[in-house]
Amino acid sequence: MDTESRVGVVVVSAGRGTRMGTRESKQYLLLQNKPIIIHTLEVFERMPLVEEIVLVTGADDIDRCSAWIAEYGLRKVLKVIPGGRERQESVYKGLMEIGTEWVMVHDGVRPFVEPEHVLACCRQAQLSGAAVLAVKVKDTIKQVSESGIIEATPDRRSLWAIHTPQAFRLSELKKAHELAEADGFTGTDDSMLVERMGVSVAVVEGSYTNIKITTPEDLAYASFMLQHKGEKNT
Ligand SMILES: Nc1ccn([C@@H]2O[C@H](COP(=O)(O)OP(=O)(O)OP(=O)(O)O)[C@@H](O)[C@H]2O)c(=O)n1
Ligand SMILES: C[C@](O)(CO)[C@H](O)COP(=O)(O)O
Repeated sequence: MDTESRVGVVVVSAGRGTRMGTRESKQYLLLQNKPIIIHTLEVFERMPLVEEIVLVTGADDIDRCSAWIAEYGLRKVLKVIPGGRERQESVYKGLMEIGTEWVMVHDGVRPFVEPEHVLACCRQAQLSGAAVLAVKVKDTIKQVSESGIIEATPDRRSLWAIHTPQAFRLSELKKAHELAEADGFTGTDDSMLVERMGVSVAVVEGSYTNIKITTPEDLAYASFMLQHKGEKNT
């Protein structure tokens, strides 16, 4: 197996950011004067492993995203295309534009992913078939009924919070999406679609800083993180 083969990346950025509650979609908010989506794309642009990037965005955002890509010199972003109503549909549309054997899917609102973790996730997928970045949960997790009563306390040692990127063989992920579509199944991540085909997906330990910017308090943390990164690099 050629573990050095380069990969394509689908960055999904077509969500509305309803939980953030801002007029502007959260992925286009500025952090240190730069749109969050550009911070995310820059991580992958700088990685030699990455051959091509497809950015999936809102139909009305294609022009401004394309302008930013030119402005920030993101040469690996080969296509900017419109997404769908659900994340799953946006991912599938992105997959249709990828030309590499291996693909990683990443949320546009996870700008703090560490390149070394991206590399580890991709290498693991190329070794064992499929892999996702994740962290061990820190809290005790309860399963709670609709009426608010605790039903179960799963053993925390087996619980992980799943992040992106998630890495797969392109043909397998496409097949998983097509099967899910045919069955009317919607998952909250890509791994779920592959898991339901009986494929083993490996978990690669990432970092707690790989947050998905989702709600307003995440922005304060994101600003802090960027400042901290800037200080480290000076
Ligand atoms: N139809 C959709 C929905 C989501 N996403 C993307 O999937 C990633 C993870 O989704 P999430 O954080 O849930 O984003 P939103 O759907 O925008 O947020 P919300 O659920 O609060 O509306 C984001 O980068 C988002 O832009 C997408 O490309 N297409
Ligand atoms: C894919 C994901 O980021 C893994 O944590 C997450 O599941 C996206 O979920 P959301 O429902 O779009 O927030």
